[in-house]
Amino acid sequence: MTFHTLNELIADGVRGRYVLVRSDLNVPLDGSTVTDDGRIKASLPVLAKLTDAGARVLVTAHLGRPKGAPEDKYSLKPAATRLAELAGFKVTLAGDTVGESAKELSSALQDGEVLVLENVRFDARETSKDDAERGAFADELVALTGDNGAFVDDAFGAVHRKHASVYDVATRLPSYQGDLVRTEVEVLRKLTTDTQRPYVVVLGGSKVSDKLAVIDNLIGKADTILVGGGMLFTFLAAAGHKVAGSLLEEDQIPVVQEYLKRAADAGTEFVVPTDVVVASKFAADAEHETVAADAIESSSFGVQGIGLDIGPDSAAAFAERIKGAKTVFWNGPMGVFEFAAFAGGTRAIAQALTETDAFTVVGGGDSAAAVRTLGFADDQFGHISTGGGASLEYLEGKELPGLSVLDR
Ligand SMILES: Nc1ncnc2c1ncn2[C@@H]1O[C@H](COP(=O)(O)OP(=O)(O)O)[C@@H](O)[C@H]1O
Ligand SMILES: O=C(OP(=O)(O)O)[C@H](O)COP(=O)(O)O
Repeated sequence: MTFHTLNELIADGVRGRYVLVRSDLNVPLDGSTVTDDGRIKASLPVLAKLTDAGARVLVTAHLGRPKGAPEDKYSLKPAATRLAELAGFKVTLAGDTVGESAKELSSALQDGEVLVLENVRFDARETSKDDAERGAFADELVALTGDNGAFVDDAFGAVHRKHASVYDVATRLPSYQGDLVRTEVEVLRKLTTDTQRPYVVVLGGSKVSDKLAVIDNLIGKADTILVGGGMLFTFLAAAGHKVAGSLLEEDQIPVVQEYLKRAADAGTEFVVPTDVVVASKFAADAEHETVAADAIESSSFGVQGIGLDIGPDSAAAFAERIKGAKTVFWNGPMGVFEFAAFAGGTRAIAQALTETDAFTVVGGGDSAAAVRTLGFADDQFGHISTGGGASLEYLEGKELPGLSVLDR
């Protein structure tokens, strides 16, 4: 695939032109405080280049997974406020995405200024499976750019989504690849074309069905898959164990059973935790204890117990595999690292990544946030990617709609 680059757009001249930029500003929040601004910082260079060149920049982005209607807790306000603090240019947030506020503020935008449109997922058409619905929303976004607009996709973390602001706008405007997307793809391409073995993939997090889908194509590609985070309970259930109140995708149990069968023939080893930290409730101050992974319901909390982290034996077994690897890709925290009592597994994996000789990539908004909030520095890892699901889909060789639509 070849792409038109941001530099080409700037060379064409952007002064006074409206440039629609898709950024990934999906940052973790604690109330209205941004707890990790990595994705905002990663989005800055493209916005700075465009504003320096005199463009009128309209930023589209999502935050979380609202249900297609405005909800205060999913407003981009905290992200836009942080962007304004870091930026050397003027940043305003519209009160809506394509409504009166967006129209009014975009028409008043001056050269070198940025207007962030409210969360694109406040409109159900953004994520619709219906091409016409998404197209109609894309038309409204594009209309804000006047008659000489351009589109830059810089949201690496969302290139695996066939959504209006990622995919459909690119079919309607001259479109360019942002620098963040370009550099992320360059690193991942190296990883797929020259994979040093053993290749260990560590999976966790809470987007269980997304990640289970990705495993399908990693079987046969990865030598070892370490299973932590929310998805581990579906693996335990697939082995016939009870998981009490833990996160479980019951309908995925047969899928996991099929993976386990296929993996044995394909030479991929799954390592599933042997111990789990079980909590009395989902809270920072919950009572908790470590139990064998096949005895979750026998904890003091019985059927109410919730598995919120991998246990120390599992963390040690995972660390051993990581230390013997030549390539490690990690997406998804091992537990609810936001609560100190359940951060042990994630910390142990991060520590092992800093101690291995392997080339290490950490991908995902929350995974990147986890390593930083646990006190690790970016330069202790080979690469920290802004995309988790996007990186995984790239690594499994899937076509990414947000990239292929930009292919010239
Ligand atoms: N056992 C678990 N139960 C519930 N949530 C979990 C569990 N383990 C990890 N998580 C949560 O997963 C979230 C991150 O998941 P995800 O979005 O998939 O990762 P990333 O953003 O790195 O791709 C974190 O907020 C963490 O609290
Ligand atoms: O946070 C993101 O992905 P990630 O958790 O895989 O890193 C991206 O912003 C995409 O979000 P989505 O998975 O809700 O489409």
